[in-house]
Amino acid sequence: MNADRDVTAQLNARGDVAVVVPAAGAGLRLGPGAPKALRLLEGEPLLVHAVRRLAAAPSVRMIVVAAPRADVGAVQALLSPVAPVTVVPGGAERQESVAAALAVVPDEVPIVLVHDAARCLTPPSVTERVAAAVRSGADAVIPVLPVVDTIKEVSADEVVLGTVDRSVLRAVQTPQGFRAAVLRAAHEAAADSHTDDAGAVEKLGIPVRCVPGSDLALKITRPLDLALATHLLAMPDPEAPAV
Ligand SMILES: Nc1ccn([C@@H]2O[C@H](COP(=O)(O)OP(=O)(O)OP(=O)(O)O)[C@@H](O)[C@H]2O)c(=O)n1
Ligand SMILES: C[C@](O)(CO)[C@H](O)COP(=O)(O)O
Repeated sequence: MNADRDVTAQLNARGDVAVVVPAAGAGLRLGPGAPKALRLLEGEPLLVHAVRRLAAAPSVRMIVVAAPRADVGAVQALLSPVAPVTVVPGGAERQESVAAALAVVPDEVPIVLVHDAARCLTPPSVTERVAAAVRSGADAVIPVLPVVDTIKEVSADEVVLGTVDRSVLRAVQTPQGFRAAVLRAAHEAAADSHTDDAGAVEKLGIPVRCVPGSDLALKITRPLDLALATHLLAMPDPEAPAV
């Protein structure tokens, strides 16, 4: 499907959120194989799991996926039965993939979330929480978890320099949410690389608000994460409304 035409596809016409999904990474830490977003978890690509959960969030109006350049057509075909999505070619770095997808989000969408395909089990409740925090006035919002390990600062030769106060540290997840104009300004201003989009916003001096993340939003990075995700897949969203 043509990307310009497809960008008008809407999930929920009343939603006010576009989600940009960087999915173009190789997944080197997962070991040899297909690009990470296309690796299988219980028979379905990680990207399918991720998009299905995003599409289930009522706030989401549109989803734009940045796929590996060679796989754009295949990803469009893969996702069409799951949800209406726009697929664009990603870049060599995560932030280039985010920028490529952000470029096709129409100006009239007020809130943009950036969500790693690799965090494919993130429940819709987290997406809704992040979107709600932006809607209620925050320029930038990140889902976080407390740090559970003791953290040491070390020298280049692995000698401990000290113990960091973990009570002021947070492990950061996605989706990260932004007022659309703020995310665009941060990406345009970003002179050097950043590992997450909130990092680029911080460099503009704009406050970034934290909301609770989820254990289900783990990033599949190493083979152990994939094994863990296989078990987590059977777990219900603990925040889903009871039926
Ligand atoms: N050039 C890139 C690199 C990463 N990503 C995406 O950014 C997210 C977070 O990246 P990470 O989990 O670190 O994935 P990889 O870069 O693929 O992992 P690795 O460093 O092990 O190769 C993933 O959904 C990944 O597909 C992307 O869209 N474009
Ligand atoms: C954006 C991110 O998911 C926040 O934790 C993470 O930084 C992306 O992974 P990377 O390994 O830093 O590319």
